[in-house]
Formats: sequence, C-alpha cells, structure tokens
Amino acid sequence: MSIVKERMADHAAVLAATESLIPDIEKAGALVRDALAQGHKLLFCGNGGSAADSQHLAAEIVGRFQKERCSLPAIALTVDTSVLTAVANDYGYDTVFSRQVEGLGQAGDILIGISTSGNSKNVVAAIELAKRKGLKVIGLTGAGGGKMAELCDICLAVPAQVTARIQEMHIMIGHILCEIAEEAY
Ligand SMILES: O=C(CO)[C@@H](O)[C@H](O)[C@H](O)[C@H](O)COP(=O)(O)O
Ligand SMILES: [Zn+2]
Repeated sequence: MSIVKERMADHAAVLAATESLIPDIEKAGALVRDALAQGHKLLFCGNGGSAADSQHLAAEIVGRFQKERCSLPAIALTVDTSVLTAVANDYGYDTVFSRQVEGLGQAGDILIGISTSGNSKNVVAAIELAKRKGLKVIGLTGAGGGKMAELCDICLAVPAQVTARIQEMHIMIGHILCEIAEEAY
C-alpha cells in the first residue's frame, strides 16, 4: 500500500475508534454552548500543532464558524509573543499559559487544553490553576489522557498513539464544539 493510502486508512481507523467519544463530545459541546450563552469566555492553549489548533478554534468563535451571528469571546493563550516571551523569560516556559489563566480567567469560563500526550507541563499547570479559579476544563488528548485525564472536567482522549492522527481528531472535535456552540444563536 502507498504511504498515502496507508495514512488515509490509519485516519479512518482512528476516526472509527473516536466514535466512542461521542457522548463526551456532546457533553463538552453543551458545556461550551451554555458557558458562552451565559456570557463566559473560552481560553485555549497547547504547544506546536496544538497551539495552531488553539488559534484556529478561537478564531471560529470570535469570527464565525458556519452561521451568521454575533461575535463570541474566546482567546488563544498562544498568540501574544510579548506575553509569552516575558513570562517564559521571567518565570519559565512551564508557566506561560497558567500566568495568563491567572490574569484573564474568571470563574465560569472554560479552558480548553490541547495536548496529544496529555503531559505538557505548561498545559497541565494552566489546567491546575483554572480548576483553582473555578473555570471548567475540557481536555483534548491522545489515548489515556496522560496527566490531564484526572484534572479535566471532561477529557476527550482520542484512542490513538500517533501525534498526527490524534491532532486530526482534535481539530474535527474542535469544529464540532464550535457548531454546537453556534446552535444557540
Ligand atoms: O504538530 C506537531 C506534530 O504533529 C508538533 O508541533 C507537536 O505539536 C509538538 O511536538 C508538541 O510540543 C507536542 O506536545 P503535546 O501534544 O504532547 O502537548
Ligand atoms: Zn502536526
């Protein structure tokens, strides 16, 4: 089989296995929809490809996904290079997201932490602080959920080991969450 066919088959197999997450994706969608409807905001964080997912999904919420509606509040904690470099330089890279949760997060907001391993220290630290501040936390991880599994209110652990395949499911799940959030408008 060619590499192209093989990767498409891998993707299809992970997609089929991800059907096991449908009930929890529905719960996460309701959590996001209700928080936004009550005037709370979404905070996204993650590293590398998951930083890109954070920005992509925050843009769907502030701009629009598929429906003409009012703007809704969402922030990717991955985008402000002055904040990221200052906090990393002064306090260490592990605190780049938690420091922003401390400054920007309010009770009732939702932190969406994205990590294929579920173990990225800066994402885990952001989740721990978010819980202390009364935010709800949705995790997007790979199989098992790593350290995030027991910290998140809802941990959507894609049943796969390969980073790229996990990320492909993360952006699909993120788009579904955006669509559910938009239902309220
Ligand atoms: O996109 C990719 C690989 O597909 C990479 O940039 C990947 O996101 C980075 O290696 C991250 O640092 C991995 O972190 P995590 O998913 O384990 O939290
Ligand atoms: Zn990638």
